[in-house]
Amino acid sequence: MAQIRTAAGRRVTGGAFLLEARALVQQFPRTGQQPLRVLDGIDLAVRPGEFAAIIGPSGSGKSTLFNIIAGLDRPAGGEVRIDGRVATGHNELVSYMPQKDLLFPWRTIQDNAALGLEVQGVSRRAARERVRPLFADFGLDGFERSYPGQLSGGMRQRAALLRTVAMGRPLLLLDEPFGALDSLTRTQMQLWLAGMWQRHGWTVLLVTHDIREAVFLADSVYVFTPRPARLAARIVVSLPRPRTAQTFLLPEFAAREQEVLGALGLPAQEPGRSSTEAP
Ligand SMILES: Nc1ncnc2c1ncn2[C@@H]1O[C@H](COP(=O)(O)OP(=O)(O)OP(=O)(O)O)[C@@H](O)[C@H]1O
Repeated sequence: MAQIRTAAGRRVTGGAFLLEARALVQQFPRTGQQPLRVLDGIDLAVRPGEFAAIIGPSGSGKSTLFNIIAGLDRPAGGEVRIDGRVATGHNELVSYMPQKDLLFPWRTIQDNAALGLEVQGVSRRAARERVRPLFADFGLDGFERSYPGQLSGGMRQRAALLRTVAMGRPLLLLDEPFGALDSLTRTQMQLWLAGMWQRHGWTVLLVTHDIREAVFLADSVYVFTPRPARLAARIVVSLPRPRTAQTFLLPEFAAREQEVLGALGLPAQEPGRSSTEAP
């Protein structure tokens, strides 16, 4: 198969799916009890350049799934394929921004951003050179030498995302990147991320509790049942791109939101009311 270069610069084979999960099962041992089954046969298929979102109740197993895809944990059953190859451990094509991707308060923003590359063995100087051109796009120009405590919440999340993207890996796993932000900042970040995705051609798998966020950003939304997680629905969102503040006003936007609510087993909302978090 021909090799193609992703926006992030890595070579992938150009198969139909960059990420596939097939019949994924995970369970954790419990003393004196049956193991806790968390994932119960999850199937996912994400195309190169696709924005996919996962939404599901708290504790349903979304972070567990990310830990498996990122190679931090092994599944009890099923398999993950990345770029067509069965993934069993740390994968050079995956960059993971966990729920609590804390910046080190004693490092400047540029040194926080460079950290992922340094861990990969790039010298601090070379890593700084690599991350510097990204600062403007991430709205952090002029803050390279600031410390995390001097930045707003939204800026800190953009810095953490910059660190993830700077790894130059084609598949980004984002676990509730905006969960802790106030609603106005979160909306601004969603608009910004939609623009960045459009420009950079990333492949993204996003976990969120925010139905509005999932529908606004994604091409497809995977809805999980409560634990043990199964797939309640895969909802295709064919809202026009680029997505902007106007997107929120489209009738199809409201229709897809209602569809996700329905798949989560939640009552439909009156038109015009802003939505909502998965429980
Ligand atoms: N290493 C582990 N050992 C034992 N149990 C675990 C482990 N990791 C996760 N769990 C359990 O698996 C379940 C799913 O956890 P997980 O963090 O994946 O859920 P989640 O859907 O990401 O939740 P949230 O939306 O609240 O972040 C929880 O009941 C959790 O306690």
